[in-house]
Amino acid sequence: MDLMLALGSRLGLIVQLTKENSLWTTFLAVTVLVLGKCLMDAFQRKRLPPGPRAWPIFGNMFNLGPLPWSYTFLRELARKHGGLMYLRMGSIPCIVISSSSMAKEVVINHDQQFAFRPVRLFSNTLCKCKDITTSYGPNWRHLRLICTSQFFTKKRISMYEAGRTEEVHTLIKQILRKSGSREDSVVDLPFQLKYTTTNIISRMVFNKRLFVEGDECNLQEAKRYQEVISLHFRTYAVFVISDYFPSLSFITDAQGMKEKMQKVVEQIYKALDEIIDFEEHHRRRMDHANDPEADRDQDFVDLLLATPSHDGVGTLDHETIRGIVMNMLIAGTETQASTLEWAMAYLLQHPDVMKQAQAELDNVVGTQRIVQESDLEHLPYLGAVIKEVSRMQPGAPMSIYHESREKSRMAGYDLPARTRLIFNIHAINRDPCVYDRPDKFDPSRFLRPQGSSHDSFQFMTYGAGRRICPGMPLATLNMAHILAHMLHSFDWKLPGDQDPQDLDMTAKFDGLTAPKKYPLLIIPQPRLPAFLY
Ligand code: HEM
Repeated sequence: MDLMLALGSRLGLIVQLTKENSLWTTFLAVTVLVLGKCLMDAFQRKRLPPGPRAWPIFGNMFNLGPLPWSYTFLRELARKHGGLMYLRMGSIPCIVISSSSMAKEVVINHDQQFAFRPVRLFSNTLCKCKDITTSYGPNWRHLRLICTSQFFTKKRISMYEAGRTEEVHTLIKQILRKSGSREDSVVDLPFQLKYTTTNIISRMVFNKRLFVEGDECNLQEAKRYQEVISLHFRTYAVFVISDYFPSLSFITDAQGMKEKMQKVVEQIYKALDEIIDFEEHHRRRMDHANDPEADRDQDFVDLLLATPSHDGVGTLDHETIRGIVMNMLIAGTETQASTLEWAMAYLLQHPDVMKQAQAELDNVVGTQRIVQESDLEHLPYLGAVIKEVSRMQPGAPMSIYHESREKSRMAGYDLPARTRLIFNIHAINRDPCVYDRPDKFDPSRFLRPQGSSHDSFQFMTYGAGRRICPGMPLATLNMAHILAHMLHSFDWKLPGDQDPQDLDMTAKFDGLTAPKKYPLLIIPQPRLPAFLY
C-alpha cells in the first residue's frame, strides 16, 4: 500500500512537472524526432548511390541549371559521382545512368523492374497513358507487338519505300530551287530537313504529306500540325507541382491544373483529328474490306483501326490511336532532322570525311543515276558516318524517364520504390572506357574490326532493353538514305568566307532533341548532271 501511495505521488509529481514543463517536453520531443529523422536520412543516404548534395525539400532541382535535365551538366556531375548517380527532384528519387558498364547492369539485371514510366499529369490527360511511350503492362506489350510485327518489319518498311524516295527527291529539288541560280544562295538546312522527315512519317502513319510548298489547302493542315506539336511541347514543359511532390496534389487541384490541361488536350485532339481524318479511314476500311491487295496501301492508322484491343474487347479506341500517332510524330521526326543537321555540320568541319563518303557514293552509284535505298548496304563508310554522328549527337540525348514500382537494389545500393531512372545517352555514348578520344568525330572507329563489337550498351542512341526505340530500323535506313542523297547530289560550303572550324557547335536542348543552337545555313553546289535533279 505504501508502495502504491509512493508510486502514485511520484506519478502525480511527474504529471505536475510535465504540465509545468510542457513547453520543454514538446521542445525535447521535437528535437528527438528531428534528430532521429536526420539520423535516419543519414543512414539511408549511406545506402543510396552517390550524388550531389541536395537542398532540403527541393532536392537537386536547383542544381541542374536552366533545364532540369541538362545532359552536358549531368555528364560533368557524373565524372565526380560515377555512372550511377542519385538525385532528388522535389520528393522524387531519381538515378542517372551515365556509363556503359552501368547501362549494361541496368539492362541485364533491372530491365523489367524499371520498365514502367512515371505518370505525369500531362501524359495522363493526353491519352490516359494508353499510348506506347507512357504505358506499361498488357496494353504496352500489345502495342509493342504491333510495332515489331506490323509497323517496323522489313516488309512494311519496304512497302513505303516509294513514298520515302519521293520525299527525298523533293528535298533535293527544293534545295536546288532555294539555292536558285546564284552560286552563293544560302539554304536553311534544318528547316528543309524537318519538312522531309515529317512528311515521311506522316505518309506512313496517316497517308498525308503535311508540308507541300505552294499548296494553300495544305498550308492550313501544316499550320494545324505545327499547332499540335507546339501545344504538346509547351504543355509538356509546364511545371506541375504534383509531378515533383505527389503529396501536394491538392495544390495542383486548387490551381485548376487538370481542367487547364484538359482544355489544351481538347485543342490538340481537335487539330489532330482533322489531320488524321478518322472518317476517311473508316470509309476506306469499308471499301477495301474484301480486297486482299489493300494491305499495300494501308497506313498505320488503317492497321490500328483493325487491331483488337489488348483485352480482346472490340478494336483499339481513338484515344489510343491518337496517342500512338503523337508518339510517332514526336519521337520520329525532329530526332532524325537534328541528327542529319549535325551530320552536315561535322562533315563541313571534316572535309576529308565528306570527300571519302562522296568518293564511295561515286564508286558504288556512279554519277549517271541517283542513290536508292538498295545501294545503302554497299556504302559502309556512309553507314559509319551516320553511326558516328548518332553517337556524338544522339537525336535524343537523354532517354525518356523509366520508373520502378518496388524497392530495388542496384550495384549494392538501395533504391526506394518509384525511383525514376534516366539514361544520359550523351554521356554513355562518350564513355572514355569504351571510346578512344570520345569527343573526337571519327567515323572510322566503326569500320575497324572492334567497331562491329560495339554493343547496345556502348552505343545507346536508341536506348536498350525492352524500351528500346521501336523506330530504329526505319530511322537508320531513312537517315542514311537522306544523307547519301545530299552528299551525292551536292558539294557543300558555308556562306561567305566562314571557316568551318569556327562553326558554332552548341546544341539547344528542348527536353527531347538537341539540334544545333544556330540553324545550319549552307550553300549547295550541284555535282550531278542536270537531268538527275
Ligand atoms: C534518330 C532517330 C531516333 C532516335 C535517336 C530515337 C531514340 C529513342 C530513344 C532514346 C527512346 C527512349 C528509350 C528509353 O526510354 O530508354 C525512344 C523511344 C521511342 N521511339 Fe525513338 N528514336 C528515333 C526515331 C524514332 C522513329 C522514326 C520512331 C517511329 C516512327 C520512334 C518511335 C519511338 C517510340 C514509340 C518510343 C517509345 C518506346 C517505348 O516506350 O516503349 N523513334 N527513341
